[in-house]
Amino acid sequence: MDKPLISRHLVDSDGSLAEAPREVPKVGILGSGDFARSLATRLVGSGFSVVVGSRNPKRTAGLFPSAAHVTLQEEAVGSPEVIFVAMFREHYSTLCGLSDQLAGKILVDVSNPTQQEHLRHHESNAEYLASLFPTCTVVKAFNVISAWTLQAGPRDGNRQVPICSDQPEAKRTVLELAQAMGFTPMDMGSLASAREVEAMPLRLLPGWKVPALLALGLFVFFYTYNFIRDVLQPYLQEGKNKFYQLPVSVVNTTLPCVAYVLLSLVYLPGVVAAALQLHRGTKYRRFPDWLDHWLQHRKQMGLLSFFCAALHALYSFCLPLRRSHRYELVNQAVKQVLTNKSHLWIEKEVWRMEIYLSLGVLALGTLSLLAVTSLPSISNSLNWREFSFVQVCPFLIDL
Ligand SMILES: NC(=O)C1=CN([C@@H]2O[C@H](COP(=O)(O)OP(=O)(O)OC[C@H]3O[C@@H](n4cnc5c(N)ncnc54)[C@H](OP(=O)(O)O)[C@@H]3O)[C@@H](O)[C@H]2O)C=CC1
Ligand SMILES: [Cu+2]
Repeated sequence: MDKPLISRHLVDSDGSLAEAPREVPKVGILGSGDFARSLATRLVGSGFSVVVGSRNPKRTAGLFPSAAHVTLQEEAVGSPEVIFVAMFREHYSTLCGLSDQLAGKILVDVSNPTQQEHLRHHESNAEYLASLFPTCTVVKAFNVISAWTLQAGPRDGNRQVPICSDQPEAKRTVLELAQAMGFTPMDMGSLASAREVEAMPLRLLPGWKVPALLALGLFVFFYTYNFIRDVLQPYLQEGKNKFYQLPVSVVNTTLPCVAYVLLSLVYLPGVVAAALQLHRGTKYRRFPDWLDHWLQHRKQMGLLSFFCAALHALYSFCLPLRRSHRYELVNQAVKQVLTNKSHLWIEKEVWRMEIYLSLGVLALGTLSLLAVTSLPSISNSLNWREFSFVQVCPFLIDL
């Protein structure tokens, strides 16, 4: 996305292009890290002119879209009215030399404290920045958006951006900026709310209530069904006592049912959304609230589905540990001796178990690798890198 998608041209009534009366708004970014790069890409793509201030512009320029101007910090802060501070809190004080050039400008604080930092500092990062630059207006925004989401573009599930500032005019400017970038700004009031806004990405379990209740409801439903089918019916019809199956067998039959239904509920809203867009003939209209909520809960449902599938795998590996299983084995062995036929070696079952085990070990290995590599990014952003592997794992495990 090197070139602006929305150029600042207007279409005249006769269809010809006319120059916009306003010039392209200029936005500054201090810092050249992951966040700064993604932000620059997004801003350029949304039609803004971007100037990036780096301590070492020669080294970092190649990492930015060609339309962005990468230069020294002191040169970058000259012309733009809005400047994003894409740096960590501990480096804010290194900007104090720029105080004079920054006077009167809007500084956007995007920083995300870690849990420890959040507990250690009583004032928010944004308020700290404001105390360092009393002549600037500080606005807290975009901290809940990961670099990845910025680059890939907002999705329906995670486009909300909480924004707060003590200066309504500056806040409105940033609200409009967020909107122009395709996000849904959320006014959180004065800068005193910044601490609350900074705590948002630290809440690891937002929006889990509905998916958890749904999973529980599905579990109860399928458990009851399997109980009636596998335990109650044989008891009533043939007088067989299979109540010992309640804690393990019935649970193990129930888990994959829940996993599959949840998994289908992860994919279904995408299909519904696509159908709706086709029906409307545009993708630039808001989805109805129910669909938006559903789309927002996909990650949680995917993780719960994965959890059920993993539990199912674990239960399945433990099945041979049961006393009832040993009894059946001995029973079969005795029968085999008595009839002198080999019943126990069932080629299909043997192969099935071998493949089960090898896939299980593979899935576990891959998972631990992914967990180790994604943990650092999880801790720094609310919208974790999309866990699409989570949606594939139940398939792997239940093959
Ligand atoms: N990465 C993400 O997904 C998200 C990040 N954020 C926030 O954005 C901010 C930047 O994060 P991110 O881009 O990931 O971090 P990086 O470490 O990738 O980038 C930090 C940048 O700060 C600049 N910097 C300026 N002064 C110093 C200094 N004295 N020492 C070190 N670096 C300095 C550097 O640019 P240069 O060398 O060019 O001066 C560096 O590239 C953080 O506050 C973070 O919490 C918020 C949401 C998500
Ligand atoms: Cu299974």
